[in-house]
Parts: sequence; C-alpha cells; structure tokens
Amino acid sequence: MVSLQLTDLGAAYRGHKVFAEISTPALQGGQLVALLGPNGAGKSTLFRRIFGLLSGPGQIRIEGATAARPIAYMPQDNGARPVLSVYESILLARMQGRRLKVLPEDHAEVERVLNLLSITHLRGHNVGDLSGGQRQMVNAAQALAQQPQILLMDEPTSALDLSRQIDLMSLLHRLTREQGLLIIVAMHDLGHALRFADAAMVVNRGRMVACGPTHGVVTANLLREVFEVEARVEPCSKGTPQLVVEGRAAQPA
Ligand SMILES: Nc1ncnc2c1ncn2[C@@H]1O[C@H](COP(=O)(O)OP(=O)(O)OP(=O)(O)O)[C@@H](O)[C@H]1O
Repeated sequence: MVSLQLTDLGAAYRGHKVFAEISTPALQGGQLVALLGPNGAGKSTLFRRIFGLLSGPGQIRIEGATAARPIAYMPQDNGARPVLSVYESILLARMQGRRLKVLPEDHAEVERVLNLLSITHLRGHNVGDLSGGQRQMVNAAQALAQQPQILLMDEPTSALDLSRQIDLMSLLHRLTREQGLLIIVAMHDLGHALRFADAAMVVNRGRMVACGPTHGVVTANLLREVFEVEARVEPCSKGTPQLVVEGRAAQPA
C-alpha cells in the first residue's frame, strides 16, 4: 500500500513564506483525507509543494509506490486548452510524462474514466464550451486517467450541484477502498469532510494545526478558532454526522 509522509515542509513565493514545518504521520493508501483551512491558508500551495511545482525545505516521503508517476494533481483551474475535445483533453492528460505513442490501453482508460464519472455524453464537446461544473468533472477525469496511487484534488466539487458533489465524493471514497488510493481533497465544505473523509489535516496561519481522524479534528473548538464560527457536530436521525452552524464566532476584543 502506498503512503505519503511530510516532514517539516515549507513553501514561499518570491521570499514570502506561506507555510513552514508542516509534518504529518505516514498517510496510508486506502483513505480519503480532507485538507482544510480558511481562504489563503496555503492548501493549494501545499499541493503544489507536494507535487513538485514549488521547491522549499522539508521532505516528502513516498513509500510503496509501484507506478513511475504515483501522484496526480487536480488544480482548481487546470487551464485545459479550450479547443480540445473532452476526449482529447483527457487523453492528453494521461499521456503526460509517458511515451509518445498512444496505445489501445490509453483509449480504454479514457473510456473508463468517462464512464466512471458519467460524462460519456460530453466526449466530443470542446472543453471551452463546457459549463463550470462540467469542466470540473473533466478536470477530475484528467487526474483519474493518470491512474495515480496518490491523488491531490483542489476543491473538486466547488462548481458541482449537490447531487454531483455527493456522486463525486462517494466515488472518491469508493476508489480509496477498492483500489487502495490515497486521496487528499482540499475542501471548504466541512459537512463533506465529516461525511466522506477518514482523516483531516488543517492548515492555518502558515502551520499545520491538526492532523488525525476527521471526527477528532473537526470539533467545536477548531471551528471557532480556525474558521471563526460557532458550530457543533451532531449525528442526524440516520447517524451521519452533521455540522450545525449557529453563526459567526465573537471576535476577540
Ligand atoms: N502564485 C503566487 N504568487 C504569490 N503568492 C501566491 C501565489 N499563489 C498563492 N499565493 C499566496 O499564498 C497564500 C496561500 O494561497 P493558497 O492559494 O495556497 O491558499 P488556499 O488555502 O488554497 O486558499 P483558498 O481556500 O482561497 O483557495 C495566499 O496569501 C496567496 O495570496
């Protein structure tokens, strides 16, 4: 099983430090991890640092990887070329860093992810003609078509309607269980984190302030101190944990 461990990771843009000393235990494959934190906390930057788009201090240790490129990264906006068809854009994403020749198995993989995400009807559309939500599903397909063992997804449901949010989160959860993937999802929906994530890591003010099982991390205290809301977590009538938000936390005098 693949695992990812961060030790004392830091990142900066042109000398301006975003975060420092971010460490985690070995995050094991077979689980979905929520990456949480307020706007500007450094979630996207942490993904860029892990994926190697940014350099900086610290170590990124990956064990148990069998693929040549074990990590795939779905950014918030991947700048896919609008003139490509959905099919071509997914195939192109799959071919990154691989051989030049497209093999039958590459086409089969594109078909598989189109089916998996229920977007086969979009295959011939130009990426530039898609709605925001459709584009987000294609971005997810581009990441999945790379058959990663570790998948970093930056707010993959932010443009989706509610049923598609649940479909995508359920699918990601299922893939962790069936294929042993480690999926880390940056998200603002703490309800989704409580429902779908096995573990949560929280960044705030340039530091990792919590990392562990979701229900131990997303507590009233954390919600008040990091997200500045008065809220509590309660099971609904079916036992699923729900976030009950009362309002904004009082600002310290
Ligand atoms: N390319 C860049 N150049 C300079 N500063 C940047 C760049 N990208 C992000 N930053 C800064 O780094 C900090 C962290 O940004 P980042 O996008 O990682 O936060 P985030 O937690 O993903 O935020 P959000 O939830 O709003 O998406 C912010 O202060 C931001 O202004």
